Amino acid sequence: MSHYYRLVVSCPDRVGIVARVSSFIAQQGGSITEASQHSDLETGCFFMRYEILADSVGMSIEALRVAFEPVASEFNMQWSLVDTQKRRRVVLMVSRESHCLVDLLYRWQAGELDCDIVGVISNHDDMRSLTEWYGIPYHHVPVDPENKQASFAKVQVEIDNARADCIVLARYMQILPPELCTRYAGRVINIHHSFLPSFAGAKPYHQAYQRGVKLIGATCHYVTEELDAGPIIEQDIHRVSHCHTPTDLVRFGRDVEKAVLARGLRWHLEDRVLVHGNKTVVFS
Ligand SMILES: Nc1nc2c(c(=O)[nH]1)N[C@@H](CN(C=O)c1ccc(C(=O)N[C@@H](CCC(=O)O)C(=O)O)cc1)CN2
Repeated sequence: MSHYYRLVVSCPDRVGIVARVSSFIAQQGGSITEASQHSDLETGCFFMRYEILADSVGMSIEALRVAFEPVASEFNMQWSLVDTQKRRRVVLMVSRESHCLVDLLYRWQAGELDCDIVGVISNHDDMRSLTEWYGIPYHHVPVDPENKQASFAKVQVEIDNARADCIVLARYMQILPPELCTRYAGRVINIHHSFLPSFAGAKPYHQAYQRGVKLIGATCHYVTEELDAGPIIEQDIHRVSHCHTPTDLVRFGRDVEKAVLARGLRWHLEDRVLVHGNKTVVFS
């Protein structure tokens, strides 16, 4: 697999950003293999994502960061410059529904997800054998309804011991406390089993069935303190009818959830998702 340096930028929009950044890269001998940009005319914000062949740049990524700093300052940029060879460390969290966990583990082993899955945390022990078959550490952290603070303190210990860059709630059915939402802001991804903002919260398929909807869906979003209200990364839908039962909706929904979560995680790992307020810019 080729080796890239990946530059992601957000800054106040003005003329000359693309010219300045692309000429900077050219001055370093850099070959840009992928370039994406977006101007949000409503907010006056500019977003950019460049992939640069690492071997084309005659310096280390540390040196390139130092060299880019004056350009970033000139345009008041928020930016990151990463080496794609440095794989992200991902922790998965699950409860009793296995389909998203199984799907992500398969895709990871098949090489679809460029990351290291370094642990699975669950409030139940059901997924231990499946996880350990993949050679991944499993951490059973029950959630005590009478002392959730202590339970989630243990979750935090496991996440930090794993040195996780990203945490994926793969149908983890506990609400993360504000402390964890703050600590891991922008790094926790959830799959909600409805087409948000419809049917947030628990049992969305049963809510959808009672409402008589003709479309169900799934939403991959960043986790925030407010339940199922974080910036949306990816969504998809499936058509249903009056013939279908709640069990049918759950079965159809599982396929949508798996696909949506996998796309959302892959885009996050590839730095294709830029958060802008409570929305996202996705360079998919
Ligand atoms: N802080 C956040 N935590 C979580 C979010 C989020 O957006 N912010 N998303 C949920 C996922 N979720 C739906 O996708 C969800 C999970 C759990 C519940 C819920 O009511 N849980 C109950 C306990 C249920 C049980 O014990 O089986 C609770 O936590 O009291 C609603 C929606 C993941 N976490």
